[in-house]
Amino acid sequence: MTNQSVRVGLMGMGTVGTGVYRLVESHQEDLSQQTGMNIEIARILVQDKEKKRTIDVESDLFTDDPDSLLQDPEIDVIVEVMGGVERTREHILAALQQGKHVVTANKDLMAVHGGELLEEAAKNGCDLFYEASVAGGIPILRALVEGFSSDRITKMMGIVNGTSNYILTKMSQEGGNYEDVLKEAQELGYAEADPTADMGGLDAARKMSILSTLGFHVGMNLDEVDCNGMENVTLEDIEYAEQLGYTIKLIGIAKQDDNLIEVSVEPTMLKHSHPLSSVHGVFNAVYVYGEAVGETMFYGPGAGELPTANAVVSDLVTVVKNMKLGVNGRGMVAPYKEKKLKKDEEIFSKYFMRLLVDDQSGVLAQITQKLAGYDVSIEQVIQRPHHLEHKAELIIVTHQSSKKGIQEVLSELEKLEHIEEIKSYYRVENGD
Ligand SMILES: NC(=O)C1=CN([C@@H]2O[C@H](COP(=O)(O)OP(=O)(O)OC[C@H]3O[C@@H](n4cnc5c(N)ncnc54)[C@H](OP(=O)(O)O)[C@@H]3O)[C@@H](O)[C@H]2O)C=CC1
Ligand SMILES: N[C@@H](CC=O)C(=O)O
Repeated sequence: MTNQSVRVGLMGMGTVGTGVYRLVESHQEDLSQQTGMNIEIARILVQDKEKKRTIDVESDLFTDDPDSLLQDPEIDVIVEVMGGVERTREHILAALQQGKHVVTANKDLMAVHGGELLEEAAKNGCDLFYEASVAGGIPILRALVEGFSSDRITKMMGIVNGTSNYILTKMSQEGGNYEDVLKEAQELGYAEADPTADMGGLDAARKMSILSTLGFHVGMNLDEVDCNGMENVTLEDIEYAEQLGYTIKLIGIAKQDDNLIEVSVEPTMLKHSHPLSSVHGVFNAVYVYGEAVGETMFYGPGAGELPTANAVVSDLVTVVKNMKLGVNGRGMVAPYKEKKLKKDEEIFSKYFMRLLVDDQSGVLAQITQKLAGYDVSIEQVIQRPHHLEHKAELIIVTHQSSKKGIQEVLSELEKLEHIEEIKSYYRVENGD
């Protein structure tokens, strides 16, 4: 008996689409053994049909007309790897309304319209999977939804953007120049079409919002993620951090204490002993703490052609297995918990600050007194001479302090007569 075919409409043939095509073609035999069906890429949507591709694909497969995939009754599954938000949302809604299953790598879309699209999928008995949207090749979404279904997650911490981690790694290990390293990351296919989303933390914020929705069972909105990028991290900060035993990483943190949630993305100083501090280059890692299981960590490549394609094609395999069993669109659980967000006075961390001050006695006492007014106390302080005459640099690491207290204290310090400049400040995580 010959296997039935599943026909796939591939939207996009860039970095990820090329990987998807390669895997489906080269693993055809394995995929059909696992699913009992032949997976056939029946049509490919691109912008420019004449563009030279890096692999040989029959030219007849290419189209620039989305309807030739969306309206074709013979196409069973849409794999969306073209990016974009509003127009892509419409395409995916149209696909689901036609009863087509959808696999997407698009976190920009899922972070904003995920709730609506998943509802539409359920309404039409369709699968909508998006494993590749968070941490590229790491199967973290399936782990959260299935592997942690009986646990209660209280903390997730992650390096979830490969491009920014690649840049920070090159800066700290080789002293690389920011612009040159970004260009390299773009050439390697890691960066977004608009790389400001990678540098500015927005890409990581989208992923943290997806992780929080699935991990905490609440409908997390993207604008509820407090987001700061890594564009202002300097080689000087990296060197200071190293001297104090820290590494600077762009970290997403999602915590749930007593049903109160905080989610943020920001450049953070991690103690060298912290497991995330040794995640380098394009690698990502997501640390998940479950009340029952305790500490776990998921590690792997966060971007790039084949790692991301592996996540996409694995979703496709699940869709096809579900088709074979006739169970598509079942088993997806919508957020069911009430969401309560922490206020800034309820969010606690240690902080690092680097200040340029007048080099005279009494400055530190003045600063210590100001900090005490906001319940911020000093754990460690280092004073270094500065090349400017009569100036010094003060490096301060605080004890656990509220985010509100730190924000207020920073704006007060700016006003002090003997403080020339607040050079930088970072959240500090020791892993304790
Ligand atoms: N790159 C990565 O490592 C990862 C990417 N992702 C996500 O995967 C998706 C794809 O990323 P990536 O492969 O890097 O993107 P690319 O820019 O490399 O490729 C985009 C593809 O989509 C096509 N395309 C774009 N817009 C349109 C349009 N309006 N109509 C028709 N075709 C269009 C392009 O056509 P043409 O070739 O003719 O220009 C191209 O083939 C994005 O959502 C991204 O965020 C997720 C995880 C990792
Ligand atoms: N630009 C993203 C790609 C994967 O999501 C990244 O660098 O992580």
